[in-house]
Parts: sequence; C-alpha cells; structure tokens
Amino acid sequence: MSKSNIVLVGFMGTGKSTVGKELSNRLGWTFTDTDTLIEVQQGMPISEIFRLHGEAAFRKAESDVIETVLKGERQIISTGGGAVLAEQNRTNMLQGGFVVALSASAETIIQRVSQDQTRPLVQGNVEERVKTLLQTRKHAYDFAELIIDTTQHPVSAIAELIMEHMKK
Ligand SMILES: Nc1ncnc2c1ncn2[C@@H]1O[C@H](COP(=O)(O)OP(=O)(O)OP(=O)(O)O)[C@@H](O)[C@H]1O
Ligand SMILES: O=C(O)C1=C[C@@H](O)[C@@H](O)[C@H](O)C1
Ligand SMILES: [Mg+2]
Repeated sequence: MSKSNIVLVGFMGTGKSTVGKELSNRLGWTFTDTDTLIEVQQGMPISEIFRLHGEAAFRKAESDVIETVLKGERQIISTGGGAVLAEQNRTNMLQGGFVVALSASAETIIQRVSQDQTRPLVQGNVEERVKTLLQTRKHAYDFAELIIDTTQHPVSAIAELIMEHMKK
C-alpha cells in the first residue's frame, strides 16, 4: 500500500474508535483519535471547549491537529464527526492516508449515541438532533475512498474489509 495511514471518518457513533482499535491491533499500527488529542492538548473535554471557546475555536484546533498527526505514519486515525466539513481537512486526509468512511442507519446511530450524553452537538432531544445533523451532512463523507455501512456488520468484518481494500 502506498499510503501510510488509515483515516477513519464518519458521523458520531458509526464505529470509528471501535473499528480503529481493532485495526490497530491487527496491523500493529498506532491508534490515534483526534478528539482525544484535542482534549489532551487543551486540558478539558470537548464539551467544555465548545462551552468556553465556541465551536469555531474547536474546529481550528481540530484542523491543526489533523495536519500535524498526518505527518506521522503507520497510524489508524479516528477523526471527529465534523472534521470532514473543512475542505483543507479533506485534502490533508486524502494526501496523508487511505480515507475510509463509516456509516450507519439513523436508528442505529441514535441507539449508539444515546448511551453517551456528553457530545455537545447531540444534547437534548437526541433523536431530533441526530436526524437534523445527518440530513445536513448527507454527502459530507462521500469524498472517502471506501465507504462501509456498519449497521449490520460486526467490527471484525469491517476491519477485514478495510485491510482487503488496502492491498489493492
Ligand atoms: N459494528 C458495530 N456493531 C455494533 N456496535 C458497534 C459497532 N461499531 C461500534 N459499535 C458500538 O457503537 C458505539 C459507538 O462506537 P464508537 O465509539 O466506536 O463510534 P465513533 O464513531 O468513534 O463515535 P464518536 O464519533 O462519537 O467518537 C459503541 O458503544 C460501540 O461499541
Ligand atoms: O460531529 C461533530 O461535529 C462532532 C463529533 C465529535 O467527534 C466531536 O469532534 C465533536 O463533538 C463534534
Ligand atoms: Mg470515537
């Protein structure tokens, strides 16, 4: 494979962290989560960054982290659900890695994210927020080189599919 990182993109709850860790174990590559890197760098949870500094400040930090992390190699990079919205991020991702988008049905996402109420963009009426955001981001992940619907597939099968495509 010519590309030296795998970049996982996708809406919240599509399985980026879970699949990313599985791939990391199988390939022996480092697992990196851009949301976690931002939290460590800023010393607070994402919900606090949104609350204290606003979404724009978070997006700027996110773009910087993506650019920096993509300079490394042999990494599985799980990105924030909204990281794909900036064109520069999409360009950097495609240049620095094999970009895989994970998707899932709205019902599945609602079920998965309902278990964790800390996400700043899905506070309150989770079902309504997820459906609205999904509609807004309908084509946001289409730029990926491989798109996998995770609704019906176990994590191991998804990881295998990604590894098969990397060999091509
Ligand atoms: N293929 C799958 N089948 C069943 N459950 C899954 C699958 N992938 C992930 N899950 C479950 O869905 C939940 C969300 O998964 P995960 O945290 O990996 O998503 P994410 O895309 O990283 O979300 P976020 O964008 O919020 O970081 C977890 O409880 C996880 O165990
Ligand atoms: O979909 C989004 O815009 C977000 C997803 C999360 O991964 C975090 O990056 C943050 O909560 C924003
Ligand atoms: Mg995650």
